[in-house]
Amino acid sequence: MAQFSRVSGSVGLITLQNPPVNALSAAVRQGIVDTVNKALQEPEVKSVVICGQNKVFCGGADIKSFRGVMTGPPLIPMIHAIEASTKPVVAAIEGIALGGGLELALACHYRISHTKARLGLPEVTLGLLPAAAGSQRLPRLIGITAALDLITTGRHVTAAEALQLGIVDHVTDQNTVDVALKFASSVAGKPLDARRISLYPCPPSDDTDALFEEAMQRVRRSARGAIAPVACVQAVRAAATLPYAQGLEREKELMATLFTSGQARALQYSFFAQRAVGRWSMPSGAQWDTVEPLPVQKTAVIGLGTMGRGIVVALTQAGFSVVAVETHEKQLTQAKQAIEEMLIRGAKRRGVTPEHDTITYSHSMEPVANVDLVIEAVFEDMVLKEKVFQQLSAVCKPGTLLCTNTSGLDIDHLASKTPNPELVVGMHFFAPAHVMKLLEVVYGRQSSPRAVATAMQLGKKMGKVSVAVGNCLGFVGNRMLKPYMNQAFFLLEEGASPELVDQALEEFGFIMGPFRMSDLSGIDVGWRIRKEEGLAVPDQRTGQIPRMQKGCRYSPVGDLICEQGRFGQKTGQGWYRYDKPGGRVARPDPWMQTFLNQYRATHGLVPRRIDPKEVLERCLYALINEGFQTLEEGIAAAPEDIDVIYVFGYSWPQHRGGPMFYADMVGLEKIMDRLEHYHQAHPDVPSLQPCNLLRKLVAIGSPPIHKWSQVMKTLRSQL
Ligand SMILES: CCC[C@H](O)CC(=O)SCCNC(=O)CCNC(=O)[C@H](O)C(C)(C)COP(=O)([O-])OP(=O)([O-])OC[C@H]1O[C@@H](n2cnc3c(N)ncnc32)[C@H](O)[C@@H]1OP(=O)([O-])[O-]
Repeated sequence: MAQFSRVSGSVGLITLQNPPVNALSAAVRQGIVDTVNKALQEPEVKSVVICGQNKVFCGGADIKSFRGVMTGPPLIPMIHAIEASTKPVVAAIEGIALGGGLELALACHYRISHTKARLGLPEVTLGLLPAAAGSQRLPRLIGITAALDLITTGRHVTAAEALQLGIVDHVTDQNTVDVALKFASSVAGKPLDARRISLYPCPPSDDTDALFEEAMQRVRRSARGAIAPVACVQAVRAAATLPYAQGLEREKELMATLFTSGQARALQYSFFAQRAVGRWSMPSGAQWDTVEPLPVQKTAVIGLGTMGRGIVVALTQAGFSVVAVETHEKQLTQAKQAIEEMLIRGAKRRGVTPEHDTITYSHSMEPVANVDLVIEAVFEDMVLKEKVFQQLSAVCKPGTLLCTNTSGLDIDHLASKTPNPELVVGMHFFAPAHVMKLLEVVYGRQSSPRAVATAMQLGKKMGKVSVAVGNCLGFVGNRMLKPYMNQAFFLLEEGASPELVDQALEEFGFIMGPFRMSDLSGIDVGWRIRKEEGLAVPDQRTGQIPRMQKGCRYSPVGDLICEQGRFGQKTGQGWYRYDKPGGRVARPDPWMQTFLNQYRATHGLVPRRIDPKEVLERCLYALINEGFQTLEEGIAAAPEDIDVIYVFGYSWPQHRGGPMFYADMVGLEKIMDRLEHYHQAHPDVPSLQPCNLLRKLVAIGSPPIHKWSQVMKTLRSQL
């Protein structure tokens, strides 16, 4: 809806009303059409201001409505009518002007913004382009290079940057609507042609072809197969090379292709999934809207290795005071320096002053006594963590929340070592912890809902996408990674090379395939865990690590290359070779080919040609199957939880939604058939056997992803 009122006799004020972000729903568009007509028809009205209710200008088109049939007046004619208005129209921008919201503002003759407002054309992040003439107007207003940057990245700009770029005419820290009303009065009756952006020529550039060629290459490099950024470049190119009306036609054509693409569906699903994970629930029925988080101001981080340092930075940047504890003096000094540097770099990037004063460094636990929440981030070793938890239990004030940063250790076990297991939760950060957006909040059997609510809120304040998950080996993310990695190892045994496997998965859209990723994170990490689990241990009789363990196929290739001291990038050799230890550029290593040939010969394995399709199916479907298993067990509460974890923690391409969304797109029946096919060929790999939930979903006709929760409820109630 939109409300019309007349202010000071001669200014028509149109207020968009659709909380929370005044999205341009059919009713809002109708409201704008009606109120603009009214303003034009009323002779007393000499100029117009458009603003949004509750100090929010407009969040753009109503994304929810994209799923259904479009009703109401279309956006483009509405926007053109505003620009064509004979009375000046001023946009009073508070809060946000995003997507269609900014396009609406660009149709106005003047734009006045509050200092705290953010503006942008983020359509690309939803698999779309600014198709209400934004791709044609913005380059005309601010030039091709700046428009390309904004439209292809979708980044939001501050009011100050918007002013500098020329997107807004004036910035104020006063009441924006009042300033706009006054301004609108002052421009009543002035000629408007020079204010109509669609009439502007696109500012020329020295070499348009080269500029677009370079932009296209840059976009293709970072898009990982996403089509919207490419279409955005094409649309801006149309603005630069065609008359406005033809450019608009091109924008429409490109949008039509994007709008119906699976990628747009996936990205819009991902947008809502990110918000859905905030509405967490626990098997007990406790959930986000019924539980009050504990108040947290003072925090502590124990252990200042790579993870601990990142966590200190993230907490400090979020405004918490932090006691940073490291028992080794030398490590403490190094950590202090590294943290200060990270804070300075971060502050520079964000254009603020670094916050060092809120950190207290200590080599003893004493200053932890009065904090509200502790995050233990010592080495991934249960005995060590137990010791730290016992110390914390002795030193912390009653009611302190104890969190452990672990990528998979048993939260219940650790909680059992404290007198208050209800105050223990897992917090699985991803490295680097101050950069990566994902946080798995892991509740144990006894974790209280308040403890979970507090950890989830803390994550939110740290700018993380936090997902609450149940406790099991590897939680959700790493647990699903295991069958994926196993398939990658098995494929090597059967004839693939690390390059072949990586390439197939990188072409799918992962930033790195499993072997390049393993070289980066250190192959020895998994090796140590497997040794602790008793897997990477030679049989006393044969001297070889068995290829069958606990009745399942096991591949020791990763263990064997670690035995050669090849730990990945840090040693300069791993699945690939690097020019030096710490080198970044992975090159195929002939040594690996020889090693794999010998390995296969030793075990009587006849190599065969493996095609990328098999790589994708085996790695991804095994991972998806494990995802269904976590849903079945209630470790993940909903498919959105898994998808958000994979997109934000494991570089699953966002334009493919996430593993569970992808399964829905591929078709559950196909996934099940292919898993059965591979399981028949590899009966010693149980993770290829379709799990119950997947079978059940297929049996009832493969309902779409938003209906799975209902099936899961029924399935759980039958158990
Ligand atoms: C021809 C068309 C061309 C046009 O160019 C296309 C577009 O404009 S494409 C659009 C281009 N625009 C964009 O891409 C902007 C997308 N939006 C955002 O980036 C953030 O929501 C925003 C920054 C606005 C607020 O962040 P925040 O303060 O952290 O708050 P929050 O994020 O939690 O959101 C609160 C609630 O509002 C909901 N909702 C929000 N926006 C929309 C929407 N447009 N629609 C519907 N709903 C929307 C959101 O789902 C959530 O609902 P719930 O049920 O409570 O979970």
